[in-house]
Amino acid sequence: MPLNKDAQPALLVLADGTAYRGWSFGATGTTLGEVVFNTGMTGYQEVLTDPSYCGQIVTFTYPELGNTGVNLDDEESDRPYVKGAIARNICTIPSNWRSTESLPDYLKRHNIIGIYGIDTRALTRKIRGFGAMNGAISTEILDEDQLLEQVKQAPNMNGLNLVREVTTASTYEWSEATSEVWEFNPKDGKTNPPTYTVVAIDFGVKRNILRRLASYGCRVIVVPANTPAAEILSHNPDGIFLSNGPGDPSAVTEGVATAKELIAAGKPMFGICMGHQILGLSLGAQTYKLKFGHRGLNQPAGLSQKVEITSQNHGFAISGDSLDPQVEVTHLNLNDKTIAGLRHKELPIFSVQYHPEASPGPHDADYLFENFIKAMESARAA
Ligand SMILES: NC(=O)CC[C@H](N)C(=O)O
Repeated sequence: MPLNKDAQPALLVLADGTAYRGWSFGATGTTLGEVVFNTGMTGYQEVLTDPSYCGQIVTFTYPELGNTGVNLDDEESDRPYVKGAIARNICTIPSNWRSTESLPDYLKRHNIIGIYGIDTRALTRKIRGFGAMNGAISTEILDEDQLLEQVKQAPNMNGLNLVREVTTASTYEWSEATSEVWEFNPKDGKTNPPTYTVVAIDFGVKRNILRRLASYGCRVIVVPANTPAAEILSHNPDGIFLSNGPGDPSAVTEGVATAKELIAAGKPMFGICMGHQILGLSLGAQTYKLKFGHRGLNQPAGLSQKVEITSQNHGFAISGDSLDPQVEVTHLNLNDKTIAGLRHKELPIFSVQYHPEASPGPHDADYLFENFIKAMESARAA
């Protein structure tokens, strides 16, 4: 029996024809996307609102979603960007002092379809075995063959530029730092007025990245992804930040071209996830699609001796074969030895495939923001 009063029978079909039946939560209708899985035990609201998940239907392996409801502070952007949510079970009566709404009501309000009652362990094993594939959730097409026909209409993630769907329409300034109650590193900059000007190129930026930059004493100017290099440099930034974002990085040709021009300007540059891939591409590397990607909060990254436990969410990676000799690998994902961090040997440019801003996830890698500040400090002194 369904838990929520407005649940409807729902069907999930994958591109290989596998079908799973459950109940709906949130909106009803039909939705298509790439089905991926996230293994985090917390942070469903941050995942749902991370623009990097645009175009994807996310399977949550944590067995029950919605226990702490949703709240205004945990939004990583202006709305949820996932194409759908898949859960083993849901909670309809949240219990948390910060909660302002239940997860099913929130998803319904934002017109996002969820399905629960699914054997998410079997589904995850399926995706691990075959790789991430397209799928559909529907409450209106309950015939498996008919829904499979719809799945064939879903775009292929390979070669897909989704940045245009999520980037800011116009330039804005961000000044909000991590709030005092949540600040875990009290020795952060918190200089007022801010010490450094950073231009952040928005490929689908998460708010907590902007907060961490502000906490470290940066005045952040967020610009649309297609902003020309000359306009970015006209803000006279101390450093340039390249954000996370959805889709295939190799399709974001305008971003790669801009990054190339910015590299030539010699300013400190820092990239996270999509930003890391775009920096890599602009330094001559190539990217490729991983079988099922890394999405979770306990991905180990490092080279030797020191390991960081990191928050990750990506389906593409930089290929080691194609790296410019000027660039060195600073981190590997220690589960599968894929490249997780890069640094230019001569220029103040570095990037990571993971999420040092957490939200959700561990804070092991927060020092990278400090490294960016140090790079800007040295560039000013020079
Ligand atoms: N979080 C991100 O920035 C993801 C980058 C890219 N869309 C990928 O899937 O690899």
